[in-house]
Amino acid sequence: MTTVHIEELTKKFGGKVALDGISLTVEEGEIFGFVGHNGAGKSTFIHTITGVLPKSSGKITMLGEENLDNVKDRMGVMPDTANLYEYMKGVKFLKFMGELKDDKRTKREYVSLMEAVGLGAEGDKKIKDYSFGMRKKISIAQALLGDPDLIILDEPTSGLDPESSIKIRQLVKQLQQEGKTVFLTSHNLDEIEKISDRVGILKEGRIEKLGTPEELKNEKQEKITLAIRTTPALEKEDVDQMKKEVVFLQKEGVYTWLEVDSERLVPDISKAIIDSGKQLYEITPKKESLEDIFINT
Ligand SMILES: Nc1ncnc2c1ncn2[C@@H]1O[C@H](COP(=O)(O)OP(=O)(O)OP(=O)(O)O)[C@@H](O)[C@H]1O
Repeated sequence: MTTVHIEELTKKFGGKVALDGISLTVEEGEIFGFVGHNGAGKSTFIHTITGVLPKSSGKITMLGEENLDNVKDRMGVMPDTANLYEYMKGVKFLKFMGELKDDKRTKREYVSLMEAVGLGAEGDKKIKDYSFGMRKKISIAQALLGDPDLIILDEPTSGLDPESSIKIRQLVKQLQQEGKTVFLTSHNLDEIEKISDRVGILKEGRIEKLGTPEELKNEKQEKITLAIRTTPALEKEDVDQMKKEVVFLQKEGVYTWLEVDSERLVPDISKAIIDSGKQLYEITPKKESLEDIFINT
């Protein structure tokens, strides 16, 4: 079943086009990640698909419903700016918000939820004394109240320390195992790559690229750089004698860098090196990271 179905969604603020005809589907049980630079439109997209902001045009269908009021209680949202009750203690706050959402958890289970987001020891502290990261974590916990089918998290790990980010990633994976659909955003491609089944790269309100992390990498995989270590070092003249598809890039220290269209050329290159009498120690393909794709988009 399709959980999120968006067609040609446009959002304008006066003359400024923040979302420019976005079409996207997210399937039930999928973890979908949106990445984009500051101002790309990630938060506006979340605000619009959750009904916080009115759309300018397009069609939004969430959990099979065009009328978002009918499915609001099946969505859990962690917004970019959290609205927390500063003078409430952490667990009390969750319990209070949970009761508003008809959450059936026991006191003990609210404590477990705090533990799941990495706030196990902070439940009795007032929210006003929470750090930025702790506020983020309790906002994530708040998005899980009421057992929603679709969980939408705006930058859940930005500003968290690595250990906390890992914990949140584990939690998101566990939510998926429970059958939930998760839509999240991040600036951090590394994060998105580790966690998402599919990724959309958002730029100036448009989806520039869409696919699995692997697909996005392969799409840009026209050229592969090889770092080759031999003794003596491989010179440009040696490379010029190889197949014409093998291009000399540069020599740097003990490495010579070549560019090829495909890894299929690696056996030919190693044979040519061995036949020339040089000692071959290493051929390392340098595949483009998702980060590089993002930067080049
Ligand atoms: N209420 C608003 N009024 C006018 N312009 C807005 C409003 N909200 C967002 N924008 C503009 O819409 C564009 C998209 O902003 P948005 O906050 O959605 O980006 P973002 O990808 O979430 O960025 P960030 O990572 O910085 O949060 C930006 O150019 C922003 O200035």
